[in-house]
Amino acid sequence: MTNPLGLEGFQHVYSGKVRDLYAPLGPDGAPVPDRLMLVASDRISAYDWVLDTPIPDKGAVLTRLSLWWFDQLADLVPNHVVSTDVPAAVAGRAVIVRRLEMLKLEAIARAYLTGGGLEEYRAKGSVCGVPLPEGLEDGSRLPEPVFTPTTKAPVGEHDLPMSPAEVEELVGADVAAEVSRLTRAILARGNEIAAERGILIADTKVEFGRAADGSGGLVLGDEVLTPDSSRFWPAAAWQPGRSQPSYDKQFVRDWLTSPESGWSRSSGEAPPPLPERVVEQTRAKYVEAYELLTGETF
Ligand SMILES: C[C@H](c1ccccc1)n1cc(-c2ncnc(N)c2C#N)cn1
Repeated sequence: MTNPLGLEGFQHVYSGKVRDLYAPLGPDGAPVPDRLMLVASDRISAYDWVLDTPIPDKGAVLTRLSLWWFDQLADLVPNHVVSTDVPAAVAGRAVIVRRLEMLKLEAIARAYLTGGGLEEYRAKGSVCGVPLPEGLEDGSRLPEPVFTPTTKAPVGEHDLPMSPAEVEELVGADVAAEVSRLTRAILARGNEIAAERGILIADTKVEFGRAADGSGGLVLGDEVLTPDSSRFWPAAAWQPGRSQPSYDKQFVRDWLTSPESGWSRSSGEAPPPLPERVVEQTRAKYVEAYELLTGETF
């Protein structure tokens, strides 16, 4: 398996759109059984494309934000974080984690109605089998966070909504109930903290696993409550009844859909490189979100 970052002592396991997974190697050259390393890149995705232009420090900012959220949520749920003792090449944007048996579902909760949840609501008056009040619009706040899990689709395919029965069939009734409870509680806690700081978290995707030896309960894996795993909206601009501006990606979206980019979403062609000003504006939004939420300086 190639080692894209040339990390001595690590085996490349998987590359997602914006993050990569590595296995630490032991002195015998074999992967250490119960450890992985998650590496956050500076890559950014928009309109289902991974853009050519990196956003400097995005990986480091989102790693630090996720670590901060794991601490804020530690009373709610244990997590997989072991340490930030990582190679210099990825210092600040990588985390050593416990290797878990990951549940094969995307645990999504929604506090505001938009995107796929809005489409389903408009068709059925419910999302993932949960009836919702009438008259909700794009961006409406939901009475309480709703659990809207999906499958983990193979690369290149779309995740599909799962009904409560399908989740129970996959993981059993007790684990299904706990995943729903925890996912909704994580989003509720996230919004309690974020709303005071001018950010609305419309929805979020988390991943749970269990210890490989089957001991203990659910462990929160992956990243948590970052702008990559969640929709971040500026609270001051919230206006139900229209598409909400993205806290972190609006500069990218606006430029890509402007005549200046020369690009069309319907072209099927890859987006052009971003101008430096859009890169800098976007970097600044990630840093701003981190500093507002954590009270720390990046
Ligand atoms: C999709 C996601 C991913 C994250 C980062 C980069 C690429 C993929 N992923 C996470 C695991 C995983 N497997 C076992 N134990 C764990 N603690 C984790 C975690 N987190 C497998 N895939």
